[in-house]
Amino acid sequence: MARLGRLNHVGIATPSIAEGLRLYRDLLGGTVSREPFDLPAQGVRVCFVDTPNSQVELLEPLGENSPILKFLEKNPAGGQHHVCFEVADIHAAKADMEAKGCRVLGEPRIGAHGTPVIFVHPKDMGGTLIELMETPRGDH
Ligand SMILES: CC[C@@H](C(=O)O)C(=O)SCCNC(=O)CCNC(=O)[C@H](O)C(C)(C)COP(=O)(O)OP(=O)(O)OC[C@H]1O[C@@H](n2cnc3c(N)ncnc32)[C@H](O)[C@@H]1OP(=O)(O)O
Ligand SMILES: [Co+2]
Repeated sequence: MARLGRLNHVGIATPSIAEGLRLYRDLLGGTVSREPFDLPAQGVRVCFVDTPNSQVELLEPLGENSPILKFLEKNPAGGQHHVCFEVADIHAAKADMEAKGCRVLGEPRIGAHGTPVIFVHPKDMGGTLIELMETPRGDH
């Protein structure tokens, strides 16, 4: 069962991580916990800004097949792209969501926190793209 766990992060797509940092670090006062790094397997460049109880994940497109390119075409200034919740077991969560009729986008892949993630189609989730992420070991 995909029992909803902790809100891990809110994904914000941006044409430029530098611009995202201007907003979330410089204007809002967030703390950068991970400097920008490339995640070629996911087609994004990523940077994390911490809040006291969660994280903002800044996402810039990486490569011509980046999954956030279309979103940025429709939203050129960027915007909220997905919400990520933790689950105990990613394979159980995938099977559960599919059994409930939701489209899971591909197989589990290693995400920015080093544990497997899946995405559930926004059209099956009331218009919000949902990322489910297996809780890192030791955080249970
Ligand atoms: C850093 C790594 C990792 C982590 O560890 O945290 C990440 O977060 S990676 C984040 C980026 N990766 C992904 O988003 C992978 C999953 N996404 C996809 O498979 C696709 O992007 C998509 C969600 C299936 C959308 O497909 P796409 O081809 O890009 O766009 P369409 O225009 O065909 O979209 C269809 C439909 O859905 C609406 N849509 C698209 N994206 C979103 C969104 N982020 N939030 C809400 N709605 C979205 C889009 O507007 C279309 O609707 P209509 O216009 O009504 O047809
Ligand atoms: Co994410």
